[in-house]
Amino acid sequence: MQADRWAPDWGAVEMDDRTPAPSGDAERTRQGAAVNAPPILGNVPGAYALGVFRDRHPALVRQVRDALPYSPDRLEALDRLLEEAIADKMQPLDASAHDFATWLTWGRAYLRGRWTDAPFLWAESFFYRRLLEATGYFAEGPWRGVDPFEPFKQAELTGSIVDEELASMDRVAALPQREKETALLLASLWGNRADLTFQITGELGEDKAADLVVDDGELLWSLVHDGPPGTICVVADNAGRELLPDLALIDHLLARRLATEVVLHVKPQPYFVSDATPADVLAGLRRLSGAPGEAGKAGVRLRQALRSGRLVLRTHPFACAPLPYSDMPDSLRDDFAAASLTITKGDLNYRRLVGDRVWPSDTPFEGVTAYFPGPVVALRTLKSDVLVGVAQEVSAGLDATGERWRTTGTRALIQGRA
Ligand SMILES: O=P(O)(O)OC[C@@]1(O)O[C@H](CO)[C@@H](O)[C@@H]1O
Repeated sequence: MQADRWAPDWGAVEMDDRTPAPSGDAERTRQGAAVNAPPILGNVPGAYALGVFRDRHPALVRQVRDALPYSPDRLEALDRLLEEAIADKMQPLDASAHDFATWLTWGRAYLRGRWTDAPFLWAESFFYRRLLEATGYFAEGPWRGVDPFEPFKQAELTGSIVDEELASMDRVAALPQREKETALLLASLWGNRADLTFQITGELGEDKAADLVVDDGELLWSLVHDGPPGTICVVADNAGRELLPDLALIDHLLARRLATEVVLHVKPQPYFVSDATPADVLAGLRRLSGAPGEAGKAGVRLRQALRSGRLVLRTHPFACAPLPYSDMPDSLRDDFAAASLTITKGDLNYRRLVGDRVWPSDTPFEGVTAYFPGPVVALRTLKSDVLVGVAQEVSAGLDATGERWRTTGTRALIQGRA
């Protein structure tokens, strides 16, 4: 096996050594795909990404500041980050950070520049790393390991909406097999709208459009049902109201022996506010197993599946890297290569799967994911501009409605390839 390429140990690196940022790998690995779409940036007037940097990041720092009783040094660090976000001026991590050199490797050309001039995926990811630095998540001291987003996640998980959603599992369990599977899949898909980053600025669209812009649901179930059961990887996105239906789907795959094992990939550290970590999986399982009816039974089965090794939790560090999956290290690639199906959840995973680039919407999904080492299906509500595999007439028709259908989570897709 080759050494991992994504975080080489370059040792001490001078800040003014401006070698190019890692942008070439995607081009090298995507055989046959259009390879010249530029990365999405935040410095385009009116662009969705610009709003994320201008509005959402400052609002988030303020909310994090107020959510926990941080000590004066932490409050000062958060205030400095807030100033940076407002001034659109990025600073590197402190040189003592354990991953200082890694971030230089990933993008020294962007550091000390403007947040909005760096690729959107890169800069957002770095912002979340800087937020953890400000709260002292990796530092020695009392705030080490304290999830700054935990109060938000906790509030969501204990809400009464979750009680209703869990109760609906009784109705789903009584459905005939095919309808049950459709219901589980759609619950997992639309669960992706419950994304706390969106709730920060209240940007979620009001109406859930019934139609999907791409629906490869049949393909997904044929990959599950046809052929002997194998390992299924689920690359999770958000905790709470998204993770619960994901767990219900996973329980179905395991309980019906449609998968020999499920590998659930979650983030090793807090990220993008609501992204699921192992602690969030445990909180979700507690919520499930404490519920009455079918939800409770599923929770008990899933806890048992963790003990028996049929449900495996994976926290690969690449999950928080600012890079597309085309740059994934062999240690992660091997996981996906061994799976009979990988299901990726959410908008950010989609951006990383197809590349966060200004693709024409009719760019073939098969082409941009040709590097992926096995069958893959993305479940995503549309919450940022990137989109592939949709005919120009369809995207132009939706554009003509004037609806902000690409970014408000009102539309969704199930998109995959065998
Ligand atoms: O991956 P998720 O949870 O579906 O969505 C995350 C996300 O909507 O949050 C960002 C804004 O902070 C978007 O750019 C991004 O794609």
